[in-house]
Amino acid sequence: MSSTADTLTIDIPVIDIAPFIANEAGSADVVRAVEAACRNLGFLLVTGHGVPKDVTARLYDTARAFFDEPQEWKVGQGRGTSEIGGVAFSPIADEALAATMGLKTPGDFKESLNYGPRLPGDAWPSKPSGLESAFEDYFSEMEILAGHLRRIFCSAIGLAPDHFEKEFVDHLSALRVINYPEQHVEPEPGQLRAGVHTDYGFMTILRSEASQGGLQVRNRDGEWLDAPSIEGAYVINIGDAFMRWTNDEWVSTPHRVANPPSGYGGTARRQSIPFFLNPSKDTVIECLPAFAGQGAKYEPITYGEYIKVKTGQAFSKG
Ligand SMILES: O=C(O)CCC(=O)C(=O)O
Ligand SMILES: [Fe+2]
Repeated sequence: MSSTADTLTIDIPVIDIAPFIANEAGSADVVRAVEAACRNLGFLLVTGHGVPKDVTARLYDTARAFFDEPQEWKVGQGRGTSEIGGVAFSPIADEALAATMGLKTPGDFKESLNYGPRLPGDAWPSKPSGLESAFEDYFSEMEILAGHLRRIFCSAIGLAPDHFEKEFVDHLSALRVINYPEQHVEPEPGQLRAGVHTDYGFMTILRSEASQGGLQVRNRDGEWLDAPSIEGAYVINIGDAFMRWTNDEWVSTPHRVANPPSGYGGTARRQSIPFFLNPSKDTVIECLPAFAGQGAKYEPITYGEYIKVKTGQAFSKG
């Protein structure tokens, strides 16, 4: 389970979206390629996205400096829920993502910093300097990229390009930097870096990192596949809310982060940066007419109601 040796590396499509962003010839090919990937696997890699390297590097580096601080200091940081737009720190084993799939496992072997302009957090730590602005600047870049991707989705489905925009005026998106520490002791039975789960929202834009013990994706046949990590490319995956909007035709695929194989423990630190693109609280998730041919599979639900159930499961201590 923890080894990557028994899994295959998938052919996740790598799609250059620059022609779509620039509205050039080739735009329609981008849309078709994205649609095919979202229907088949629910995962793709994008290049030509326009996110500046230095904004990404600054967030990666400042967050790393935070994670390098002693545990005793870190656990006192970002633990409240008092400030909207503050930061929240989640220490090792705080969250067990597999609980969202009804599985009982030890907490995930990871720690994370979490931020969203409309999400609760606490005061930003006094060090490292520049942490808050690094999060804000990267968040703004993700909003721009998410806008391009939403328009690609609309184009694929035959919707007006701005179809979803009103749902994202007050969006509840979350930016998270995750540190998967070196594993000097064997993890507990059933403990992974991140347990199997699907993401909850519209889509996730992930800055992955190649390492021993990385992202794995379960395809529609139930096989676990190692997701490739390409420097400078973003991994995009569909979330549950969008899967419901499409009546399950676009797939929110289960994924997990494997442990490094024994022996790699001390050299296998990994840091990833997911941006969870979530609609506003009152957005009604309801089968889109284009997918309603055989009847809607799910009752409409607001995003606020859906997310409450999922986060309650992931952080429950029962
Ligand atoms: O770290 C990764 O590569 C993926 C993390 C993830 O799937 C999540 O936090 O939802
Ligand atoms: Fe995920």
